[in-house]
Amino acid sequence: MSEMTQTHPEYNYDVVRKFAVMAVIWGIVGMGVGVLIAAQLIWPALNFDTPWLTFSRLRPLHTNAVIFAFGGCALFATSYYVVQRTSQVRLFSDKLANFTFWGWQAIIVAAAITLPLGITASKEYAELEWPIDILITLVWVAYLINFFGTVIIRKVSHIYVANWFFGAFIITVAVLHIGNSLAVPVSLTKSYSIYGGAVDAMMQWWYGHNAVGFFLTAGFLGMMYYFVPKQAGRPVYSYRLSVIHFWALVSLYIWAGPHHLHYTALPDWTQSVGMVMSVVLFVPSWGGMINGIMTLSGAWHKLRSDPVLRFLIVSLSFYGMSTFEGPMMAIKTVNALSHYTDWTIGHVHSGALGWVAMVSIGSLYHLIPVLFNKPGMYSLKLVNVHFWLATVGVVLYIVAMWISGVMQGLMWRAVNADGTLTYSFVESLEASMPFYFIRFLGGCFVVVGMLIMAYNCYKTITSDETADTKEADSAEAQPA
Ligand code: HEM
Ligand code: HEM
Ligand SMILES: [Cu+2]
Repeated sequence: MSEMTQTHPEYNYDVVRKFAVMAVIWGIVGMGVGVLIAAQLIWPALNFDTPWLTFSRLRPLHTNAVIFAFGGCALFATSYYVVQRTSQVRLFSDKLANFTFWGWQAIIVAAAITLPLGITASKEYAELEWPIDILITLVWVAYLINFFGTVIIRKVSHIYVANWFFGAFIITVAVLHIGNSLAVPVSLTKSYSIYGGAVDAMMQWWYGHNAVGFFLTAGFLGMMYYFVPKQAGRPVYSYRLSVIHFWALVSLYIWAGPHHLHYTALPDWTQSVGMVMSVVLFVPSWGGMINGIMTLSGAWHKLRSDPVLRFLIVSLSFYGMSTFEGPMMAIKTVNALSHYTDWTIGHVHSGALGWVAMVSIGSLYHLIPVLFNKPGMYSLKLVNVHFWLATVGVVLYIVAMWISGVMQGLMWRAVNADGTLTYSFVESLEASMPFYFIRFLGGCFVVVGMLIMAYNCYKTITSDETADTKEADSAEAQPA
């Protein structure tokens, strides 16, 4: 299908614009709270003796804000954009699109109010109480109908691979959310899970791990499969590999959840299944990463001049790093050391900051000028400054956590000849402090980068220049 002979249908860019702008704003808020809780771990007085500013309440606010507000808005924006462009058709329903936008923002605001108040279902990454859970379900079903409705009415015969990943992400998150959130309400703000004991724990980590696999991975792989080829001006390295990547990833992720519950009351065999499936998961993860990075073959020189492409490619290296580290940490003997330590936190952020945030930022830098009909970002130099701030920030964060994590693990298990513990817990905490400071510093780098991004986006959106749409379109390489 040729771009040049095809006249574009009127795409719904309005909803994409709104989600894209909110992704930047929620990114600053969520990462800002990350820096605050990182600071609280060094200077506990920063909770100002106020219940709703304590670490325990702000931590879930951080995770919800970065994953669901920042990551969620980035996913909504890119999936709505990609599904229209690659299907050559306007979104199935503008009304549903608007409902998903306002509904999602309402959920975020409800989370930002209830979590600091201490209202929580106490399930990690699913803390929101049942009335908000119902709203999430409604918004998600509207999203599902709108996305697949658009795929169904598409004007091209094939379904581009990015849409497979976005589609799997949308369906699986619906199943996960409903399955894990089933609860008996006792009041407007309190409910109890219908599952009990070890079953509840297994449901929680079936959800938690697949929230990583589908919310934080599959959806962002959809982003990768569209924006990397687009920004590089090259076709995807291998479509065959992308199909294998897709089926292997979606069929393996589901089994790995028990690696979050090693050495617990969960039956031993389920822990072993989780461990083995996690190790196997390394293969499709790296297959996908290689497919993304190799898309640049023959165009490597573009990395030197294009900071947006650099965001995308470096995000893939962090993806590769975290999906090597994850399978390793899933091995029971390694997990015996890493679990409960900052090593887990380092792993989380090499995935979440290095992969999820950087691939989103790269995609948003590609999107913003297109959505607002501008020839490019206001300042590519500032994009470059952001790139370096983000990269240095993430590296400071994860290296600090690796060191403090392994140190904590070793200190906790060290025993004297007479069998007593060599170190008290407080000694290990004291030893962690310098690394908490380095993490805090890394976080500041990342947030300053985000503020620069916001300024750059503002200047781009409000500039008087407009792109000559026709020229911009015909210069675009595939995918459509
Ligand atoms: C400026 C950037 C960031 C900073 C300074 C930061 C800081 C923190 C801190 C201090 C914690 C608590 C660690 C602990 O309990 O010991 C945390 C947890 C977490 N953060 Fe971030 N964060 C940042 C960005 C992000 C982003 C962009 C994401 C996701 C897209 C993310 C996802 C998470 C998750 C999932 C946890 C919970 C980890 C766990 O329970 O193992 N963070 N973050
Ligand atoms: C092949 C891929 C991966 C495997 C096998 C894997 C495995 C693991 C393991 C074993 C843990 C530690 C569990 C524990 O000791 O409590 C963990 C924690 C975690 N991982 Fe991964 N990981 C993978 C990729 C990723 C990616 C790409 C991300 C983020 C985008 C991510 C996000 C997380 C989070 C948020 C946690 C902390 C959960 C919690 O305790 O709150 N993982 N992962
Ligand atoms: Cu997991």
